[in-house]
Amino acid sequence: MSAAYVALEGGSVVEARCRAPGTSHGELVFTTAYTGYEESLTDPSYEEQVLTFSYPLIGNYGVREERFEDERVHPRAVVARELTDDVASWLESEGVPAVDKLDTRDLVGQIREGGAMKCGISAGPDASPEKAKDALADCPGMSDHTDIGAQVSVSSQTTYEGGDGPDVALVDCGAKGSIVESLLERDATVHVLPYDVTPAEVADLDPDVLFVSNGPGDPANFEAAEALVSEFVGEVPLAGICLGQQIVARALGGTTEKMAFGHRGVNQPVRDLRSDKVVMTTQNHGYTVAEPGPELDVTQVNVNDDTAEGLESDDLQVLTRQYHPEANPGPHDTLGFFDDVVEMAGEQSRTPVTAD
Ligand SMILES: NC(=O)CC[C@H](N)C(=O)O
Repeated sequence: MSAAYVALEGGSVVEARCRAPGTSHGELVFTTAYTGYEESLTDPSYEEQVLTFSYPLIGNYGVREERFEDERVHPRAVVARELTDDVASWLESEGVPAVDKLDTRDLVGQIREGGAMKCGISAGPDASPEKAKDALADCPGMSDHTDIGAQVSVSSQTTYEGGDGPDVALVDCGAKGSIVESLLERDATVHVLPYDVTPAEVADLDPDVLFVSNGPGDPANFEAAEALVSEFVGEVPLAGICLGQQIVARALGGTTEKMAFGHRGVNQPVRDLRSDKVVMTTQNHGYTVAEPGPELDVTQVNVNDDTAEGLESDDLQVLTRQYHPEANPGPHDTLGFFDDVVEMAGEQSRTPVTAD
């Protein structure tokens, strides 16, 4: 099998084995998830990133489409200690370079020390360290992807009819399929809307809850969704997951900041400050809410670093989570979030909403 090279910010080049050929670049991040590679690789939040698995063997139970979170693979390249043939041929068919047989413990150590960093990858018969370095030199920073929503969102509204549950306006900033499924399982009707949907279009739907999805990149680059939340806060209940929490906080006067290497994995402990209970959560984020703004309470925090994991306002009917309650992959401890959102939406008075 042919060679591969991973060029890192800082100048070093790591040699590896090519498992799917190509040249690529992106923000090098790692996940500690030891299962759920199909879900992670199809999670739109990994757009423009190169995903390193810290768990050493990836692909040991095959590749099945029913576990996908979206129609395509989102990381720009994949790095693991060992990739099985199933995963390698899937990535090759998707045109996503993949490399293995390198010291991923060392690589993860470097990311923990230096933070998420740009990288360039060259893999295949013509691979060279120079090509990897050239790819690195061309790599934009994550915040430079100013219209990343367009890469992952639906281009027009898609409605999934539900039962007698609430009408959910889901702003698709790169939504995982499991979020839609979790709402449908609770009899909601889900209107999946483009990331830049206008207030007038949302008002036409007269939803019971405005729900901002997860998604890739810097939350500061989702200005339309932020403006939408500012428009409807106090008029329609608001929910958000991951990027959605960040956008809601920003819209309500809060701030977000980049973390050193983020949280990616399936065993992130989160404490609920009212019950004092700790739950295990699935996470995939590199930004965090620094200040929630004057109107939101931080109701849940990460046990490891105290970052905001849940924001709420009873008065304004706001309920957001930084982690992924829909799991997939990961523990199902927090699926109750969707029951809470449906309940909150049910409390919505049926007065028509207006966009002015
Ligand atoms: N999963 C997500 O929604 C990620 C949110 C955001 N892109 C971050 O990295 O923090």
